[in-house]
Amino acid sequence: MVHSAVVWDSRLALETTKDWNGIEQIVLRNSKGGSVRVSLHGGQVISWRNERGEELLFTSSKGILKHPKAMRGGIPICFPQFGNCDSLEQHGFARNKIWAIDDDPPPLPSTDSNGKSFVDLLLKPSEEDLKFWPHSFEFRLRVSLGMDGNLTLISRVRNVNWKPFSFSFAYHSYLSVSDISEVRIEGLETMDYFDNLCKRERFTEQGDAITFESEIDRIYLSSPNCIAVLDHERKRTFVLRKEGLPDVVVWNPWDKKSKAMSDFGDDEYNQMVCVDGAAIEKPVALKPGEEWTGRLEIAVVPSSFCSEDL
Ligand SMILES: O=P(O)(O)OC[C@H]1O[C@H](O)[C@H](O)[C@@H](O)[C@@H]1O
Repeated sequence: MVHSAVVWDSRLALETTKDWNGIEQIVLRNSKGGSVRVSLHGGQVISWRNERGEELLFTSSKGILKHPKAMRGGIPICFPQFGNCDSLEQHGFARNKIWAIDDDPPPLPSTDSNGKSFVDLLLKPSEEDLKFWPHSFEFRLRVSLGMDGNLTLISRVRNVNWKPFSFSFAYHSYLSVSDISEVRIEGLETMDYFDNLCKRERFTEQGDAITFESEIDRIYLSSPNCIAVLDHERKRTFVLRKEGLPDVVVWNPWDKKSKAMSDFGDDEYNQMVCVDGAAIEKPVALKPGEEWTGRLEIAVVPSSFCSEDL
């Protein structure tokens, strides 16, 4: 069901539309003019705009959603794996499935509802999915837009099987930036990381911040729960706060790799950076009946925001 804050007319707060494949999209709005667009394809947030109508997430100009492939950009949900570790498709099947609107989700704390516009989605495995990943689960996703313009994603995965299973997970968040050379990520100093460009070898971050001069594809392990992505040119900072998500993926494909990807526009690698809240190094293990929650909140603040405020 789609909900909105009682403080203003709920009929204005949401809208459902269909994309060119006939797949439903839900638009959440707040009273200040901010909006979030969510596709039932993958439960993927495909747009997040501030009160001035500026897009905060990157989507590739060539990344038109061609069902069943996820759109390049927004926030694809990587589940039940991140990467391509076993026989499952890269980053798991959740991003390529059609999710349902969940009319009767189990309650969340009132702080996750009050003053927010939100939608609850649900994914259950199909017979086909069970052939590749034989575990019955219910995946509930709440996407919400606060009055402050913050975007929050809350994932709840429940084991409804009779045997345990484990999975890895990421909110693969494509943040829109002015120019990748203007970007600096703070909060990951001294952290260990797996370098996907060096066969997942483990290294320790030496710099006092991450900056970009070539492709970066890393998984920072057991990182702090607050990360800042500073965009000097736009004079704004994305602040990511995460819970239940120990790891952080940082990815920019740079020139050569993005050119090899048919759904990346020329030089568009410049305009994005993926900074994901994730659970990868230690897969989440669930016994029958158990539930896991992974929460990511993204705020945008002026660049005068100081990393010591983290
Ligand atoms: O092309 P995709 O399957 O969406 O993956 C895009 C990227 O996702 C992650 O960041 C991986 O670490 C990268 O190695 C991969 O290239």
